[in-house]
Amino acid sequence: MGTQTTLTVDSAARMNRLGHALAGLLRPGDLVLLSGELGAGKTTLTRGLGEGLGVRGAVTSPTFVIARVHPSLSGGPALVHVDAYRLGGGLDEMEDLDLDVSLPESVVVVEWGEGKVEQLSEDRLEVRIERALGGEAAEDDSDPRRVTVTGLGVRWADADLTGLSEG
Ligand SMILES: Nc1ncnc2c1ncn2[C@@H]1O[C@H](COP(=O)(O)OP(=O)(O)OP(=O)(O)O)[C@@H](O)[C@H]1O
Ligand SMILES: [Mg+2]
Repeated sequence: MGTQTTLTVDSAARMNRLGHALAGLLRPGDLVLLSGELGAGKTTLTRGLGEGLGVRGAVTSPTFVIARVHPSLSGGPALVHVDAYRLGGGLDEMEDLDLDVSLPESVVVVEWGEGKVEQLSEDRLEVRIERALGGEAAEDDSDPRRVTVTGLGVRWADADLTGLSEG
């Protein structure tokens, strides 16, 4: 059971704005899984999400680390940004990372190599990003993505995702 919405996101700037909108839905303890091929826009979305949460530090690709903690600047939840490509054994391994943060008090965003994260929270928001044009070049500079947001578990059962398509 879940709730789902699909939107078309025309530009990186709009992807950033979608991150802001998503941040408005998130609470401490939430898990967000981002899937999509290389360069799909997972980090771009996470950057907007971090801005929306009001956390310290710009979100970048976590190249040399498995996870990066961005503490809140405003007493809200920290953002824990995880690169699942480097997380071999699934989310359980996160307990062993010795992050200086409480996961139940944080928002955890995982850039997810599909099938890499085996043990998942039942309550999670899955965001799937796909190139909307396949291999074709756009006529203008836009490079649209199709974004499908799915809320799973009781946490998201009654959530209203329709607001994500505005703005
Ligand atoms: N509609 C769009 N949405 C998101 N990003 C876009 C869009 N159009 C163009 N871009 C560009 O595509 C790139 C997306 O890169 P990003 O690092 O966010 O992808 P990623 O999914 O995190 O990749 P990786 O798998 O390497 O982590 C950026 O350079 C961004 O400016
Ligand atoms: Mg990335």
